[in-house]
Amino acid sequence: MLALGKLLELTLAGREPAQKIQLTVDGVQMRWLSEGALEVRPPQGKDHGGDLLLSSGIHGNETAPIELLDRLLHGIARGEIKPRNRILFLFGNPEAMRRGERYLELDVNRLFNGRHEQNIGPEAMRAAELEQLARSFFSLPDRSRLHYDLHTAIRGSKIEQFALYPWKDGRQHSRRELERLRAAGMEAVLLQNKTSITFTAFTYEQLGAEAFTLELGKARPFGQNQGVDVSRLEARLKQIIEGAEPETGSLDGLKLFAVSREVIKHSDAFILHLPADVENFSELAKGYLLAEDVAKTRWVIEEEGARIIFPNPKVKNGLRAGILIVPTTDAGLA
Ligand SMILES: O=C(O)CCC(=O)N[C@@H](CCC(=O)O)C(=O)O
Ligand SMILES: [Zn+2]
Repeated sequence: MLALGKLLELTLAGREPAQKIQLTVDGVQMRWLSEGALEVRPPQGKDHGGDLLLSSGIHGNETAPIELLDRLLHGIARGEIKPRNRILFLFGNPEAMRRGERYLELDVNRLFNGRHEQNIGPEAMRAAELEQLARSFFSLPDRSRLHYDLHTAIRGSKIEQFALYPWKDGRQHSRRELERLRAAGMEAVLLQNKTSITFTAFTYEQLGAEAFTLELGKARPFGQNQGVDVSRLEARLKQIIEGAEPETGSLDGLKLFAVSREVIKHSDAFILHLPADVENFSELAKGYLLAEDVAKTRWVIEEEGARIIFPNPKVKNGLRAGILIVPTTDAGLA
């Protein structure tokens, strides 16, 4: 296998490859760009015109998605997967990956769309670098742009695999992309309705990509991801890479949700009234007191069919401590 196929090994060892560009026997070019960043180009004359950004390790302890990208890269480097589209592989937070932690000082996935400029330290610099790598990758005209940022969640979930779809004023969510996600095994999609500071919000809002955060199961250490079944996603990614995707044409039971409210933690007095082991997508009854914060702030459930995802009272003040979501329909899709 070509040495550049071992991007994960290089990244975990903190090593730079001696040779930055390598070609497979089929003429696929692999180019190391920076720590945890590798671009793949199809052979000349075999490019179908798509640009696919695959990122993982934005949270260093979310290893199933890292292992998935590692397998795809090995397949390409061995000539078993034959790319017909350009791909950028990114491991988001190498130092956190080496330590097996979500982040060191700052959550990288809260540092996009200008936020890294208001912060200092290695993670702010990394977010700036990731923005630059993505901007440069998606700079070629007249090509389709797709970004999947792969994650696993802190807690268990009543719906195991789901996507979060960013929002931009004046842009409609795409039915075709949701069909593709359904075919990739996603059971639900959360349609955002405001701007955000995540990586996919950046590539969606500023670079014109179709972009999704994919949640694939519960976060576990390297080598312990037998319980995370990414087989459908993996098969679909291979098809996208090889330009050999079958038509789908159906949402096929995909559940759609909209954000009702983001629960923001304002102070150290924030209390979340949920058990520590509550699962994502747990339903909350009307009238339930969800959280309390400084100055008698109270979060009481008013929505019919409300559910909670990503509840986390330990986030830094000013950040999202959970998202209240409600069921929605496909009426607004383009
Ligand atoms: O389990 C959790 O609480 C968080 C899992 C995770 O990392 N989710 C992403 C979602 C990003 C998005 O909103 O698109 C995150 O919180 O960064
Ligand atoms: Zn994550």
